[in-house]
Order: sequence, then structure tokens, then C-alpha cells
Amino acid sequence: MDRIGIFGANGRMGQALIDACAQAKDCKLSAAFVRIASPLASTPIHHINKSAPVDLSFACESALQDCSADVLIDFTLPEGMRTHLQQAVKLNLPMVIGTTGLNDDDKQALTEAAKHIPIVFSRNYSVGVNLLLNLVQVAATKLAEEMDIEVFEAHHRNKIDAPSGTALMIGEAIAQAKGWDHDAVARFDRTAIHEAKSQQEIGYSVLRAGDIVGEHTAYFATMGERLEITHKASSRLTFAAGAVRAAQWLRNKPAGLYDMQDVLGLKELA
Ligand SMILES: NC(=O)C1=CN([C@@H]2O[C@H](COP(=O)(O)OP(=O)(O)OC[C@H]3O[C@@H](n4cnc5c(N)ncnc54)[C@H](OP(=O)(O)O)[C@@H]3O)[C@@H](O)[C@H]2O)C=CC1
Ligand SMILES: O=C(O)C1=N[C@H](C(=O)O)C[C@H](O)C1
Repeated sequence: MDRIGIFGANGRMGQALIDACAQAKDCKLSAAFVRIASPLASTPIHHINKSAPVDLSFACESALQDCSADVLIDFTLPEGMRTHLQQAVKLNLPMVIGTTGLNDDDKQALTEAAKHIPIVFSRNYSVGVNLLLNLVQVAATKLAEEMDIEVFEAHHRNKIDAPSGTALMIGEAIAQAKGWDHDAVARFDRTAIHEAKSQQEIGYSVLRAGDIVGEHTAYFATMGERLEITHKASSRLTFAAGAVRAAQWLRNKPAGLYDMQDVLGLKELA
């Protein structure tokens, strides 16, 4: 039985993770953390989420060292993730991280922490998106050289980072397949560029509206034809179930930085 501790337990993904723990086999939610000073601390989780164990209350993050979790899951914000990472290293607990919008320092902190504990980090825990990463690499290498490449993403109005972590992951996968330096070819804003699109360019566009869970399309277009590879998530439970699967996969893994493609065995297909 894997005992799971969740950070940001009151958030959208936190709540979906509580549902996913209840649905997974051989898995038990053992701690649901909220920020220090959160008014929710000590409130029975069952009051707001009926899939939570009846005897479990939200716990303040300061109680982390007393929790009985075997693995910790973080879908919060970069600042929170950094703190949680330090705590996990101190307690020698494996981590699953889904937080997006990380900067270079945050990524460096992940790499350092992974020298001490096993970590799965993915900007998308759905099976479909991880398979899409393989498909865009095939498209990038097999289609004609003179393809225009664009990545589009759409999310709910409350998402604060842009482009999404998944959009960047798709662009990075395409750049890798092309042998390009992603940062050199990524184009996030064309408003000041008064020239035609270059062939060595990955353009990004973003939509924020309503309650869209998460949609991504990679476009490969040339004269006379256009290939669009799209993924649409319709429930956060998809991401949450993937993260719980990753948490269970981490059992007995050595320290290291893994991703969802490792969990799903998709690297062998690439
Ligand atoms: N990898 C993937 O598959 C997916 C990744 N995500 C990513 O997960 C993250 C969370 O998304 P979502 O659940 O929609 O966001 P929410 O805003 O709904 O939830 C964020 C949670 O993080 C907590 N939090 C924020 N800052 C801190 C901090 N400094 N210390 C501790 N806790 C903190 C919030 O607490 P409080 O309420 O007190 O502010 C809240 O519980 C985002 O980065 C998103 O992009 C989302 C879906 C899928
Ligand atoms: O914030 C979200 O909601 C999501 N974030 C992730 C991202 O930034 O790619 C994954 C998913 O698309 C939902």
C-alpha cells in the first residue's frame, strides 16, 4: 500500500489528486497539506471532498515531519515547489512534481534534489500528451524540411503561467528532433517582428478562457497541406491519475530525475 501526501491539497489539482488516490488500487491518502496559516488546517477534508477518507483533516505544511507518507505530490506554484522539494530531501521522501512555470533556478533545484531522492517531474501527466510527444517527433523528422511549426494551447481563465508547461514540452520535443536549440527558435511574440516567418522557428500562441481543462495542438504546415496533432483533456482526473501512477511507480526507485515517459515506458518507442 502506497501512502501518499499531497501539497496544495485545496487547489484544483489537489482536489483531483484526492479523488485519484481514492480510485487507485493499493493506494491511501495519508496527508493533505495546506499552506501554513491556511484557515482550512484541521478541517475534515470530507467536508469539501466526499472521496477523502472520513477520518483525515487538512494538515498544515509545518506538520510534514510527523506525516506517515511514503511519497509526496506537488502541484502548487514554483515558490511552493522549491520549499516542498527541500523538505522532501530532508525527510528522504520521493516526490512527484507537476508544477509548471519553473525558471532556470527552479529547474536547477530539481536537478540537485534528484541527486538525493527519486523525483518524477512532468509538465503533463496524461497518457495522451506523453504519446503526442513521440508523435510530434515523428512528424518533425519525417515531414518535408520546409514545414512551418506552431504550438497552440488553451486553458481555463485561472491559469497564470503561459505558454503552458505542456506547450513548451511539445516545442522542446520538436526542437530536439530537428536538432535545434529550442530557446533560439522559440517565438512567443511576433508583434515587434515585421518579417515573414522563418523556417527555423517554433511559434507559440495562447488562449485563456472559461473552464477549459487543457488543449494543445502542434501544427506542421506547408503549401498545400497542414497536419495538426491535438490533445484535449476534459477532466483534471486524467492528470491526477497519472501523477498517482507515477507516485506508485517511484516505490524502490533510486535517486534520480524521471519523467512521465519513463513511467509509461514510452522512451523505448521513440
Ligand atoms: N503536470 C500536469 O499534468 C499539470 C500541472 N498543473 C500545474 O499544477 C499547478 C497547480 O495548478 P492548479 O491546481 O490548477 O492551481 P490552484 O491555484 O488551484 O492550486 C494551487 C495550490 O497550490 C498552493 N500554493 C500556492 N503557492 C504555494 C506556496 N508558496 N506554498 C504552498 N502552497 C502553495 C495553493 O494554496 P492556496 O490556495 O492557499 O493559495 C493551492 O492549494 C500549476 O502550476 C499548473 O500548471 C496543472 C494540471 C496538470
Ligand atoms: O494549469 C493547468 O490547468 C495545466 N497545466 C499544465 C501545463 O501548464 O501544461 C498541464 C495541463 O495542460 C493543465
